[in-house]
Amino acid sequence: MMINKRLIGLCEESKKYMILTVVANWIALLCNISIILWIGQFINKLIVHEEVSLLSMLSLILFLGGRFISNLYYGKFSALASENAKVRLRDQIYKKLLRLGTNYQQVDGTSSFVQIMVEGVEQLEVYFGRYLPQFFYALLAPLTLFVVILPYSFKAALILLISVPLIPISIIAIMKIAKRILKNYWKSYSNLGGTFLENLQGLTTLKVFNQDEERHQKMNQEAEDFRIMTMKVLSMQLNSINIMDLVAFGGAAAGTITALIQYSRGEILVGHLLIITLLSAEFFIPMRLLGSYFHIAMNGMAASDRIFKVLDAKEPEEVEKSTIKVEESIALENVEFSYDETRPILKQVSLAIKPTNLTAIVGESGSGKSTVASLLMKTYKVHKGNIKWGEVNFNDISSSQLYNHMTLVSTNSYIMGTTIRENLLMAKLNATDEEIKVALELAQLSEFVSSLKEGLDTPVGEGGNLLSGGQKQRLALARAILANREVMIFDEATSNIDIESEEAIWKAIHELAKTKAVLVISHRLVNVKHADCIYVMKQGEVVESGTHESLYANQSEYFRMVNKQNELEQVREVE
Ligand SMILES: Nc1ncnc2c1ncn2[C@@H]1O[C@H](COP(=O)(O)OP(=O)(O)OP(=O)(O)O)[C@@H](O)[C@H]1O
Repeated sequence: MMINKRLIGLCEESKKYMILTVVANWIALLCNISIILWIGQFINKLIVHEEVSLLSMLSLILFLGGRFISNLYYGKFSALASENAKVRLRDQIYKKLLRLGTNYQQVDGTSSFVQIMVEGVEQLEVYFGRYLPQFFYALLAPLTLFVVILPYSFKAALILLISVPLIPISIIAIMKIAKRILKNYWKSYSNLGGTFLENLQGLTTLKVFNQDEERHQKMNQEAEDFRIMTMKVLSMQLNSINIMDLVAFGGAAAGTITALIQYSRGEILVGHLLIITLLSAEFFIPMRLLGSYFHIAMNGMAASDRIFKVLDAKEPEEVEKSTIKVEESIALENVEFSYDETRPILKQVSLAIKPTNLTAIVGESGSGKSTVASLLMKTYKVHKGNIKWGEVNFNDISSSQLYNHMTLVSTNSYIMGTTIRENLLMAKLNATDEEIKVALELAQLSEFVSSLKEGLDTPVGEGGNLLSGGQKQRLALARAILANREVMIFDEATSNIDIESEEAIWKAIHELAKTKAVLVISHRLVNVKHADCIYVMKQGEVVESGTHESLYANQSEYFRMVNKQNELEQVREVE
């Protein structure tokens, strides 16, 4: 019954605290039983006018104290069991996310991950801290009470013991329905979270297109679906609690009535009747409580399914068979790739990125240029063909080794919500002020940084939203320059930058190409005019390659593109 071995196995340290929780609870029960027995004996003695000894009074104080301390420790161990489990689970999910790396979105959406990490794990608090210890305690307690009541009334003890399993039976009966409802509940919750995050991120765009009202309605509908699901969960829980109460009170009443009959026949004393009546209630409390925890824990179980889905997600294979020789060229050899395995995106692509060279990829939108960059960064795996760095196949090197020698600046390079300095230091932790200054100058950002009151220590806001689009791109560029890798890929890295700054940046990129292997992807053909080799892509294929002069002389695809762009962009002549 919801004893998930895998989940428990993941949280080994919690086991110890769960056992201690059961022990503390059981000692509290023993103290409680002793107190009730004491009261029963006390009544019996009162009737026969017998005196209560001082020792007996002291023992009562001892039992009361024992119960108080055990309850205190019960709370403490229960909290430790759940805290430990939560830390362990979050740690596992976090490490998994790191291993998944840039592939994490292929497993689930961002908001889903946040929900699993925060809410999902939180839902398991009751499972570890309450439900599991209560499960074992609920087996132990009725047996203990059975043994205690047995000497007073065999019949009452037997009736009580037989009635107790009716509670777990009723729980099992509703479990099937509960599972289905909870699965839908989580699905609805996750949909709502995803829509909320997306709407929040795209709020400006929605407002610009006057679509905010429509989205508002859609979100209202999803919120309404979630409300209905929540109500279903609550009513299911309430109904099952009612059933459990019926069994618990009915069972306790049956035990008490049996004892009453025996008392009326003079088979037991009034004190014993009181003991049985008080202990009858105790008989059902643990199972009844287990039932209440059960529903909350069920929610946690549904969350754990999602946690396992993340933990079981296939990780990119990270083999480290070879070491890169940075002075060698990188080559794509007849590479084929598709995102969904149905629509081919790259077809037989071959190209080379050579050290101390500027290599460019140009081509119409959607021709697969950024996909080449993603494959070079090992975000995806090549389906057919090879990518090699010298003789070393990319499949034989880890991403971390690759990232030590290669960096990418793209239109969506992420700016962290810290300061300009911290964003830069991500690339090189021990960068000197001089190195930072040079990187900022090359990226045409130093003037802006000097104009800021807090300079490098200016916060840039979440995702760099306190900066302009161009400033963000320049900061990403400065960061890449500071990283100083042997291979640098610029994918539309200057698309948001004004022409004057752009020219200066392209000068810097050309300068970098004198010592590094630089790959640029740019729509503006004027920027790549002086590249050592330009690859022209069309519908996933490299249709031409060569220098600007040779390609232009070919009068083919590149020629057509240059002329078209010149027509549109008469301000700057390409040829
Ligand atoms: N993550 C993805 N999942 C599925 N399909 C994708 C994904 N990224 C890109 N594609 C598809 O792959 C094709 C090539 O996209 P890619 O971004 O490589 O083109 P591109 O030449 O860089 O285009 P652009 O110049 O507009 O940036 C497109 O048809 C696009 O729809």
